[in-house]
Amino acid sequence: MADVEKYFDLVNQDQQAFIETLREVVAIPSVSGDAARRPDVVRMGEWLQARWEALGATCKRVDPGKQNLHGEILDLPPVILGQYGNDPNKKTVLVYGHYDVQPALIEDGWETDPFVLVEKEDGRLVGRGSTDDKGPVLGWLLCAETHKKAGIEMPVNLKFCFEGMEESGSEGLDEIIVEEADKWFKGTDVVCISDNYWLGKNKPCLTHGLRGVSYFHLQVEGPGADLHSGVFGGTVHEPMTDLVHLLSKLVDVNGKIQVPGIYDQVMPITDEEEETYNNLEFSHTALASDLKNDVLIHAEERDTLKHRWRFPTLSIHGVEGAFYASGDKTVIPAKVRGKFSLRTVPNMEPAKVAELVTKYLNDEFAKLGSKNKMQVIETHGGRWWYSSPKHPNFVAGAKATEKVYGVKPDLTREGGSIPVTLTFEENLNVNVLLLPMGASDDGAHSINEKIDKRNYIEGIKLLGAYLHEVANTDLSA
Ligand SMILES: NCC(=O)N[C@@H](Cc1c[nH]cn1)C(=O)O
Ligand SMILES: [Zn+2]
Ligand SMILES: [Zn+2]
Repeated sequence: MADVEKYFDLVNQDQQAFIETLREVVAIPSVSGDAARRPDVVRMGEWLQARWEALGATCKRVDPGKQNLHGEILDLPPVILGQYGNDPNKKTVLVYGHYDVQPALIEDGWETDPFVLVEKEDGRLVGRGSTDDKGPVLGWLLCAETHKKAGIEMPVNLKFCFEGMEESGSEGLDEIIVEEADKWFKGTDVVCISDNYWLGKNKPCLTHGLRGVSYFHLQVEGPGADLHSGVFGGTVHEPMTDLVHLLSKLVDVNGKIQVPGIYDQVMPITDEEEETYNNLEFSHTALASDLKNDVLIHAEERDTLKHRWRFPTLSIHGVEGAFYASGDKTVIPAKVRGKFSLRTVPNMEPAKVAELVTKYLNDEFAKLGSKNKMQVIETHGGRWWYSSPKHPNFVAGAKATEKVYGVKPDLTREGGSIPVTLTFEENLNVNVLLLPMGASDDGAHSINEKIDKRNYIEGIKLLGAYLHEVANTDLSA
């Protein structure tokens, strides 16, 4: 029996143990955006390092420094670099993933505790981080552990880079990649990242593009303290009123960004690109059903995909400092911060985006004649990534997918952002493949996040099959 078949067999046998490992890591609430959870983020990084070291990997913990989170100075969680195998006759694959997760509170609407993995009868494994990105990060580890257990030689040398700040702008990571490009990462032949999703629920895909993200805080401050609206309403400039007005100017209800000049940098669509939207397994009916309500803006599937993949979008996320609890508090908040972000596409530049957004908001604020103070702060700006899917690294990914799922994968781009993808590509001068494990309805960042047992188990096979394919692929072609 071929090595990869033996590997698949053992994966099948160990399914329940793999689910238990996922349960163990979901229970570590490694929320990078919450200062109180920072020790848990660190604990999660240490868990990974310990498990890889127990397997025999050489690891290096890099502490990226400090972070100022709303005035609180925090240690950034460690970046765990690793090397598993160092055979000069084998190819070297670098894998990246993140062990931090988005915030999750039961009051957000979760059916069960987000940090307790629940195995549902329909095969869903529900828990924060199950699909984004703990399932895939475990996939690489379980793949290597299973090879060892089965006595199968790893087909490639594996290098890894796992960070704990991806959900909060990957602070500190770019500098580490630049610094380690000729050191720890030296000898890397190709990079593979498993941190995105299929286009639908049934057909796997390979991904060759990501949008960038430019995140802004729009702060309006007025009186020195919150005020009684009965006493002061109508007599002072209210920060919340100014803010709501400004936020309403950013994007229209059909998603068109109102910031002048923002579309000028967007690459026009070519005939060749237009063709890539043909024959993809993607349907509005399925999407509307996943969304629980049909709230789709566009009539055609290809337009939905274009607005997810290749046009910029602007989303308003929340307001810090505003009254939000239940009850009827009659307050005038003294200082509020609106949060919004733009997803950026070829050929938008984060600096130009920040310049246009800031100028526009300053102009709009000036029109209000308000005596409040307004400030636009760009909190992070990550760049988009676009790559040709013709590279042999993608051929290896496609062959592995066919071996595991029996179908040719779709080629997709992704609306989300993993800014370090471009940093790896530029600094290591190698091809990067995005090889997703989860499905479109996994609910990453949302309530009741899940990964299907099928995707988790077949995904562990997929990552292993990919490494075997890379070993047999001429990467220079
Ligand atoms: N799975 C990738 C992902 O979810 N990336 C985040 C990255 C991000 C940027 N700022 C905050 N988070 C995304 O939202 O796309
Ligand atoms: Zn992710
Ligand atoms: Zn995420």
